[in-house]
Amino acid sequence: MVNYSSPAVHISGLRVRRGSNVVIDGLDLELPRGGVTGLLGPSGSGKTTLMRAIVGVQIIDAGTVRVLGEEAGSAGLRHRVGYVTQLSSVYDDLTVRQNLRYFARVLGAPAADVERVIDETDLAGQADALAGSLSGGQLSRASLAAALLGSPELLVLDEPTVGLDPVLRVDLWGLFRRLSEAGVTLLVSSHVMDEATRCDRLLLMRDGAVLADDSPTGLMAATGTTDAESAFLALIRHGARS
Ligand SMILES: Nc1ncnc2c1ncn2[C@@H]1O[C@H](COP(=O)(O)OP(=O)(O)OP(=O)(O)O)[C@@H](O)[C@H]1O
Repeated sequence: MVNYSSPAVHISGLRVRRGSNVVIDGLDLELPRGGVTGLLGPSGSGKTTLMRAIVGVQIIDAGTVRVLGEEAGSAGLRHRVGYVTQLSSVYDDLTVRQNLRYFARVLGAPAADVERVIDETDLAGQADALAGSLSGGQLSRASLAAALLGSPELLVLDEPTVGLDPVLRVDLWGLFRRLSEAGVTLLVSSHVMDEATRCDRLLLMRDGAVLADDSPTGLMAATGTTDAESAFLALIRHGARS
């Protein structure tokens, strides 16, 4: 039975080393269920590392990462967590539909999910096209479609809008909002600060630490700014002074 009283993610004392670098050192974080949380921060600040820890593909040095009430990466979470990395996860030499049928079988997701996710990601027109022939925006949506198989409760999306034109970015954020309204919890990373206002909540990361965890309006009010970029800069300056 799904336990909706547990947070989507609960992290305590997380420490991660990648190569010889300690990337995250003693991070505590709680992500409630529901809504769209934006994970923002400059390149190299640790967003991907944090997401990898949440989906359970990152070896951690210390701490605990609990996801939907279970240990991150546990078998019970296979259907419950969807993850889209920055690299396309589909096979170029298969069509969109063939890719999705394949992933549905691997995941043990219902066969009917294939048409559902094609519909949700607006890929009906490209369903029989080879993935290798898709545009960047279509390819992003195909990877997202694969992550939606099995109806995950938590979707972790690593820079899903990178390289997309403004129209496609708006379309994708519309899809994230629809998924959120259907009850999915989304964690979406970006280093495009203007995407921040589309989120319900923002986590601002720098050097492996969360500098702020607030709503966009709360963050701007707290920093006396009017946009996320200025808020972020104000927080960095504040951090540098204290
Ligand atoms: N495989 C690796 N080996 C060693 N160091 C790594 C490895 N992967 C990442 N790092 C380092 O870990 C730190 C955090 O990287 P991470 O990819 O989590 O940042 P990010 O915020 O997601 O960056 P971006 O926005 O560019 O994707 C960086 O300093 C990076 O150089």
